[in-house]
Amino acid sequence: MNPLVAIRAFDQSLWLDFISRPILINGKLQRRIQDEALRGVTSNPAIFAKSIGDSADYDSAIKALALQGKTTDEIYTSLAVADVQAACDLFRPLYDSADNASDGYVSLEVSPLLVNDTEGTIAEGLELWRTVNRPNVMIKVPATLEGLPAIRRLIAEGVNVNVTLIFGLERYRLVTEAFLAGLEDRAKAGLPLARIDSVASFFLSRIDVLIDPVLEKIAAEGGEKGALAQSLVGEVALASAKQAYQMYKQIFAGPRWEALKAQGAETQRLLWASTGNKNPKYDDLKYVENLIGPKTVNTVPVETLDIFREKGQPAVRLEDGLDKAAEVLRRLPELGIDLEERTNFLEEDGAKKFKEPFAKLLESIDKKRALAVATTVDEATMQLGQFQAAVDAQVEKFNQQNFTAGFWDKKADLWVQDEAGQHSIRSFMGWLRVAETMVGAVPEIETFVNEVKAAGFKHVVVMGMGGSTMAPIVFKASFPMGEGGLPMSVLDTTDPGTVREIEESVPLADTLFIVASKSGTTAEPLAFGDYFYAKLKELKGDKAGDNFVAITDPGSKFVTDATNAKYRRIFLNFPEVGGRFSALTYFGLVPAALYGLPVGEILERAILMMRACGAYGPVNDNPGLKLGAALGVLAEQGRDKLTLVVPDSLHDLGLWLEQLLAESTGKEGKGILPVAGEPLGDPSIYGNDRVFVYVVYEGQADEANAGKLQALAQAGHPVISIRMKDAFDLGQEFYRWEVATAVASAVFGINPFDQPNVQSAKTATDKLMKAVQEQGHLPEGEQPAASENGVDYYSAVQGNGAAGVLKAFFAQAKPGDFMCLQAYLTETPAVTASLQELRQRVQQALHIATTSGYGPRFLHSTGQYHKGGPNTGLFVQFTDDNPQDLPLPGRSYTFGTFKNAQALGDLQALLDNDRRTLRVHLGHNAEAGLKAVLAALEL
Ligand SMILES: O=C(CO)[C@@H](O)[C@H](O)[C@H](O)[C@H](O)COP(=O)(O)O
Ligand SMILES: O=C[C@H](O)COP(=O)(O)O
Repeated sequence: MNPLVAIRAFDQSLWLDFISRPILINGKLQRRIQDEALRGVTSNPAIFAKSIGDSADYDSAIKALALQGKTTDEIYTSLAVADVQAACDLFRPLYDSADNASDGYVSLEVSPLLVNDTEGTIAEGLELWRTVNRPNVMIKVPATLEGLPAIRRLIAEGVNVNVTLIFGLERYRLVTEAFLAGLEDRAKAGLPLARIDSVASFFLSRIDVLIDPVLEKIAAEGGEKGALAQSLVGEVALASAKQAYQMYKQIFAGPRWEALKAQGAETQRLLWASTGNKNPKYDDLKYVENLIGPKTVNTVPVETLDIFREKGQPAVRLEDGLDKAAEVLRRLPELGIDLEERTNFLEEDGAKKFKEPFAKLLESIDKKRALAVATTVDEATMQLGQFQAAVDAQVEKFNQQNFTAGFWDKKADLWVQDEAGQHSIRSFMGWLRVAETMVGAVPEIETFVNEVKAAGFKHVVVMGMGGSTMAPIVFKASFPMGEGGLPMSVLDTTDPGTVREIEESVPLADTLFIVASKSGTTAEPLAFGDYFYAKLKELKGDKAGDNFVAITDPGSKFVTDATNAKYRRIFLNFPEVGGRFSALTYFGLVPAALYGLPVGEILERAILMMRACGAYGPVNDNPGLKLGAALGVLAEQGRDKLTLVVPDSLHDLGLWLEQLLAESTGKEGKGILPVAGEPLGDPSIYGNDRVFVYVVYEGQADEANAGKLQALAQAGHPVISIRMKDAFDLGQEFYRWEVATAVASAVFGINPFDQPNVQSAKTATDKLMKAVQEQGHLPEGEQPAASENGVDYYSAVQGNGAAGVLKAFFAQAKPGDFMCLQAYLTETPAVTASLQELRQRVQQALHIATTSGYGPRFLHSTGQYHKGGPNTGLFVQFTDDNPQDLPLPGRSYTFGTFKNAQALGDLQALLDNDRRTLRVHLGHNAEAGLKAVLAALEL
């Protein structure tokens, strides 16, 4: 048997004398707990100096915290606390188990600078206890004379305490006294004593390191004393430990102790510390094998633990040779060695051994902090031409209103004047600071990723609609899969062809399915979840839930359902962050981390922008506010079609921006329409309703677009250019655009955080689905205005045949209008190419903006603008017969019927808002049908 496991038979607990973020994240600590019976962790300032100060593992977290304005001390505490919390969570099952034997603890030490400061130690001990906020943390307090009252007080307060830096027996006695007195204080106050655990850390190898050379020197002098000294070399530390153990047995017996025990108290166990051997003449396991005894702990460095695994011989030895141990200690004075005095030196030296590396650690954090705060974000370049004056006036107005501070204070009257609207605004601004919160969640996410990989998963499918999947789509398109990442697919359509495609392309039993829904009530993700859960049930029976993860808001019904279905994990997101503002929360970051991206770095960039968009200073120095003010003013001046020009690799940023801008601003007849995916042309093809936004990677030559944009700027179109260093800057851009969108909404005087018209389409769909459930099919529709080549055309306009209907429909276009293609079809390159051709022909001929989206995805995105924005859209809806339809488990309808109901429901909502619509049913073959439409189109 592995000696690390076998040692448990002797009631000895092995803890690890080390902590670092990589071992928390990469599953190494988890494996030691699971496979090797590891029962706790200790940290100290020197350990953190090594893991944080001597590595780059914490760099992005340091930068992110620095950019939040944290001081060097605060940064250290945040990092240490996050690691300790993550380790506590790994030990939690042991701590909660019936045979915890007072184990499952992670120790965090107070600042070494407080070593002689009682009150400071108490205050920091309580503060760390509250901040870590885990029942299985132990606060480490040095056993100095000043530390003793602090130990008593903390124990009385119910804090678990690891008393550190004990080198001598007399001090050990005082430590146990402080512990007992603390328990008695607590009992007197009528407070419970159960589960207040404490350990007394006796430092061993350092005793031999100090005393051995003295003994060796005397031994070298020869004679009787020399012989005695020689016989004591290497014996003093073990003798001290053995004596301490005898004291422990006496102290925790007898009436005083029994009275406390009767109230549930546990003994303060001895913990052997400094147990890595420092003397090559000794056995590497000297301070491990010889100190095995019941109810003791040994905190062992990584290397020693690994040696013990290979060749450890576990057996109880702690009470072997007790007489000899007593003799060793008794005879030291004969050699002029006052152990008490020497241990005082060790105590002072011990404090120094923590203070020095700690000072170096703070120095190294401070350097990184200074570097981070010196970094600035790239300014957007704005060529606003004739609109500059109006934008300047708006900026001035904002400055007069002290808008920047008001924005951060969530002063909702900056947006709307009605109470309900103001309440909604105040309730949904959690995104402003959520990146900060997520910095602390990075270890949790990365640990989860490692668990998933260790469990053998080979693929991830993220399933959800709109804001719940948009960021994963952007990450996947903008980054190559990260090292060690898992391939990822995103399902955000009820199109049966696409569902089928995903099902056929993934190894089902080894695929992790993430059901992402903020509300937990959206019909599509719940249907996707049910569909794949049924498939996994066929393969894995009761274990199907192992393959499922939920991301949702706390309290949603989905939390209960996912719990009942035994989902592997439920990530609870933030109720105060709306879907389209959730890219930098669990919704975006869990999938990104599974895909192998270093999410800490994405957050770091976001926080850089957050800082630049901070609560102080004029609007002009604030990149988010400035962009928002410009976009708001431009839209009000008729430049409301935000035409996005991006490199291919950032193509899907357009999808994200479409949702953010259109769904936030497209209401009350106002709004900004994002236009993505139109190839850039020369000025002659554009109307006077455009603003061009060019997002490009620094150093990437894009002369063709750059030249065209210059021509457009010269022709009087506003052009805004943003440079990204690399794809990690997506974090920065997410944040910039979230701020800008909220600010543009303030210019319009609307609430950016609701989506009333998305709801109206959902309600119309629900009504149709009710009809399907009652009648078995969707209600019969009206007669087509034309039918040709297997394609049916439905519209309020009349015309002769397909060409006539198309002509009449497009004849309605006026300057400032836009055409919107809505494809409820399986996304294929051929379909996309035909839709693009249609867009280009309409744009060239009619000089109107064109947009295109696959349904039902866009319903959760631009759908809000279509119905709530200005009535300037010409909507062409494409449907087909769903040739590859799929049944939905537990429901009386198929994916295809569900999708058709969504299309019809949205059409109804468009008509209810007097929109101009043309529905084109393409029949059995969508690709051929689209070709027929293009052939019939004369403009
Ligand atoms: O937490 C504890 C003791 O509770 C340990 O981390 C303790 O600080 C370490 O064992 C010692 O500092 C290590 O000492 P050494 O091996 O450097 O002499
Ligand atoms: O953009 C949001 C979509 O409507 C999905 O909402 P959900 O996350 O509540 O499912």
